[in-house]
Amino acid sequence: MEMMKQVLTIAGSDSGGGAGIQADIKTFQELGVYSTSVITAVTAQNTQGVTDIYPMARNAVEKQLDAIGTDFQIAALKTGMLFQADIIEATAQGIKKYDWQNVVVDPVMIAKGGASLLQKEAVSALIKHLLPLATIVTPNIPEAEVLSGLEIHDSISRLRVAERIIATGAKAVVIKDGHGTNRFFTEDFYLDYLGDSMIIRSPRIVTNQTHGTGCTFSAALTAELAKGKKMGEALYTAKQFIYAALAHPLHIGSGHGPTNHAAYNKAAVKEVVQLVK
Ligand SMILES: Nc1ncnc2c1ncn2[C@@H]1O[C@H](COP(=O)(O)OP(=O)(O)OP(=O)(O)O)[C@@H](O)[C@H]1O
Ligand SMILES: Cc1ncc(CO)c(N)n1
Repeated sequence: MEMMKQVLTIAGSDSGGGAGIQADIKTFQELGVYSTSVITAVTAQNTQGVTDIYPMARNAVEKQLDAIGTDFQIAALKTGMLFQADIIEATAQGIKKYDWQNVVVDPVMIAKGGASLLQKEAVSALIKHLLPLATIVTPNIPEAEVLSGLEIHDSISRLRVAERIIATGAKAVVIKDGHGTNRFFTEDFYLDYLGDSMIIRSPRIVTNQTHGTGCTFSAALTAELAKGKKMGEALYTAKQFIYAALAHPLHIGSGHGPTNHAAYNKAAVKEVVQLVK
């Protein structure tokens, strides 16, 4: 039997279970890959918000990376909440040391309730150390604006922002549209270093059960890349996965509830995503 593909998430713990490491592991399990994890920080968090953050010492992150690197064959990895510059540096060093490929960088900055999950002074470390190692970066609209130093108003400015992000050395970027303004559609915009672009479109679901959408989307993308899927196919599946997770909410907690990670496999999922080249 062929060995199960092994993936890694380097991210923060969400005690509420909807985002961070917990969302990643649930998504990996649903998509049939074996999940390992390096915890960068513990958050005290629920659907209402983040009440505290306990970052790991740099050494603790390095030791976890070495434990993974010396025993597992990592086919793809994602990064999530990294919180501070020294954790970003340790992460970048680990990726280089073990020559890990298929690196999905989710540049997590702010939780839904407004808590900062990345220190301001760590943004430049992210751009300098991690983006050049990225197979793909997956910012939402505000994160893409911070990474590029430009604002997004329309499809032209969005293209400029994507180009700026590619100029950091990332091979590709997908700007996610969860914060977008079109009432009917979400259109995630993809651009790579060869200049190829596409739009990954789905209907917009009216819901406040959106805790962890970004983590779940980037985890699904990571799982598909681990399985050897081409980028377009992997983005398509990731978008179908998050659509199903949003369309079948669990209504857990009293705030921004988690998405339903089991829906993609359990529910009758309509083919709603369109790839537009
Ligand atoms: N209401 C919605 N309906 C359909 N798709 C959505 C909706 N909200 C987000 N998505 C999709 O979910 C994915 C994640 O995008 P989003 O912009 O929400 O990420 P994010 O802001 O990083 O999420 P979070 O910070 O909650 O983890 C994208 O593919 C986006 O298009
Ligand atoms: C731990 C963690 N990572 C990422 C996010 C972003 O959704 C969050 N809320 N919490």
